Amino acid sequence: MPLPLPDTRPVACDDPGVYRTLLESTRAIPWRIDWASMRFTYIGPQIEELLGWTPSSWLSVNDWADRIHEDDRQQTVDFCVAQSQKGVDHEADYRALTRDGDQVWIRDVVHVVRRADGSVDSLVGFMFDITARKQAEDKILQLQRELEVLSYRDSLTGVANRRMFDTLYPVEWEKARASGEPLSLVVIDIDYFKQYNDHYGHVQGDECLRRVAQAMDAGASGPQELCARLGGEEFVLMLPATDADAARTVAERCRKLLRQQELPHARSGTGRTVTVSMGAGTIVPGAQDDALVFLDRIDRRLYQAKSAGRDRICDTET
Ligand SMILES: Nc1nc2c(ncn2[C@@H]2O[C@H](COP(=O)(O)OP(=O)(O)OP(=O)(O)O)[C@@H](O)[C@H]2O)c(=O)[nH]1
Repeated sequence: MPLPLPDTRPVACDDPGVYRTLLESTRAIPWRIDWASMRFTYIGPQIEELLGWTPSSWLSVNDWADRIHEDDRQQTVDFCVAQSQKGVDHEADYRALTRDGDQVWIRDVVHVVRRADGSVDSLVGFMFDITARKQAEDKILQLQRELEVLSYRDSLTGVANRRMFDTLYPVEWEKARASGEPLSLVVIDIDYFKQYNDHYGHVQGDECLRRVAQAMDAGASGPQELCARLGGEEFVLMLPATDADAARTVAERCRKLLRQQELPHARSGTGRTVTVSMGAGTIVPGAQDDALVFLDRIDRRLYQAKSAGRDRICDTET
């Protein structure tokens, strides 16, 4: 007959002191509120280390509410009261005020204790210090925002990139269609840039791209205007609520700003400095018009400007 094995299951502990020791040695801060009187009947002594307020200073729920950051207070109190009244367990994140004026992010996890008849007897819960987690989350959000901005910037020149143009062009197109206002595009290409690279080298070529981008960006600096690098040595200006005359003025301003830079180009076929060719056009989009067809038309005008001798703007079909 096999010998009976010893029973190693833990026995229930009937010493309340053990539970108290356990509760008061955790990093989470336990508390209890009597629902009828809205008064604290217990709060763990750890609260003093975290917030600086002694356990005996936590008398009623008003003490709790007063120690919530004012921007979080109303929402937190309203939410917790509503959930408690419904008898629903809940969690709330809020900034608690420390005694010396600092703030700590708290996650309060609340259990609603109900009597046999369903009425609320008390609330018990744990406060967790989640400051480090919140700071990490904030940092991640900030990095995400920075990344978002960077992902719409051309890393070489600092102006908007093709992705930004591709995102905003359909939006501006629809706005122009809805408002009946003219939308203008100017597509820009540096003249004899291959020869520039061949003569001055790629690093200098990159610097030239930056300087051209700066001039174009400065020339189209209105609040709604966008200068984007489409790729290679090609740029686009998107000019919402701009008619053909105003678009030509912007394009001429960009060329003037570039001329003022006097970037030497010993191998240019147009002169001794870097120049650009431009195709420009304006449209009030109708129901039948297509944004990509219009862009293509402006691109063809750019190549007309190239074949007509470069260093010029072409804004009509020839
Ligand atoms: N340095 C540099 N060069 C680039 C970059 N992207 C494209 N290019 C160069 O731009 C030149 C474009 O040459 P082409 O398309 O032949 O045009 P082009 O020499 O400007 O001649 P036209 O447009 O006809 O006046 C090529 O030599 C590419 O290598 C870049 O990011 N940096």
